[in-house]
Amino acid sequence: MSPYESDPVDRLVGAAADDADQAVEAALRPKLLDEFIGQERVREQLSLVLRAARKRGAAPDHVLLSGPPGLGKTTLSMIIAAELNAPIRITSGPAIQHAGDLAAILSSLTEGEVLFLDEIHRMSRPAEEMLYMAMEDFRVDVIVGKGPGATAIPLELPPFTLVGATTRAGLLPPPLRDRFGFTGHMEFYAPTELEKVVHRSARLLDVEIDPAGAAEIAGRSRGTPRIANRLLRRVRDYAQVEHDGVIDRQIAARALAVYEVDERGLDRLDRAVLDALLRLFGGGPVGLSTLAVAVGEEAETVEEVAEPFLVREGLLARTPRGRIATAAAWQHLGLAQPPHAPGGRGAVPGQQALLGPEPSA
Ligand SMILES: Nc1ncnc2c1ncn2[C@@H]1O[C@H](COP(=O)(O)OP(=O)(O)OP(=O)(O)O)[C@@H](O)[C@H]1O
Repeated sequence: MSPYESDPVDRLVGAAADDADQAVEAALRPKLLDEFIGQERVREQLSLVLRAARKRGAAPDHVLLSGPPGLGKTTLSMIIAAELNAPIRITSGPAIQHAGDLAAILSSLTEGEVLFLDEIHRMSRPAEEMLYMAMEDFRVDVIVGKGPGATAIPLELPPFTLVGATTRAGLLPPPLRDRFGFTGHMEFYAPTELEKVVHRSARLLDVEIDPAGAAEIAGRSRGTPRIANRLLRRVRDYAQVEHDGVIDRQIAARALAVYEVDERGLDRLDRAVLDALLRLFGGGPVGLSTLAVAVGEEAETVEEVAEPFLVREGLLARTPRGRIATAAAWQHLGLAQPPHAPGGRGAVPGQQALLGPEPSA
């Protein structure tokens, strides 16, 4: 399972959408490519694909969008449809367990329609095989009957554009991957891009925020617009209840301290893991299960929920000998790094090799 998929939805800094997100996300989604912030390369490439298709008056190639949740894959699929002036049908891999489910959707598509298939890597095998033919020849074979008497009835489909989204492009079977004419890899957003997202959402939510307030929220959003929007809504609550509704740096920092999201976007669990690793185990190396017991969590929770972001931030490293903290981790928790801790001045030779390059932060 992908670490992203195990992110609990009730986590303020989790990237998966919860019900409250879904309720507001429709209103916050950029509608056209020009309004979409960041992801320069994907935007530029996609713009070319769409302009060329419009010029030819034909459906564009199928598009695959890969990357972690909350970065805008669904939003981009809707933008593709809007830019093509085409209707969009939205479904997901787990919702298509039988080839018949997919046949029903495909056969009801209209010409030029965009079919958005989220979590495409989680589709069943028979459905996947049906999709190959549909993507390539705009045709499916519908099997009628069972056993030796079963017959395949070919069904012509109108040309359509499939937009597949996945958090795990590597899991897609090559025959499926190869049938996409364009693949866009979504990257985590830079803080300056997230500031723009926050300003834009604040405008749409009719919330007053100054640049420092937006920067404060952006810096804690883990490179993810969905998290930025969620934190903005929590900060808005705080600003309205405790203040005059206007968000500045101080209000944003105070609000997010109440929600235990620190200035780097770590939450209570992330900090507990780091804290135990540093204070109890001197920066490691320590085994995952020991670390998990120390923070009172399941090993899977530590490994799949807390660690991916700590590793990404260069605060923790997974090594064959166990988990170790980096110099940045000591710095982040405001603790002095003992000389013999991994990565410390007096560390045994070779320890730095285990850590990898020093994080720049
Ligand atoms: N580039 C962007 N500019 C502005 N807002 C964005 C951008 N990307 C995403 N968002 C906002 O972030 C939220 C989440 O985006 P979206 O649902 O498209 O992500 P996703 O990658 O499809 O996530 P999932 O994989 O969980 O479905 C939306 O509310 C959208 O408004």
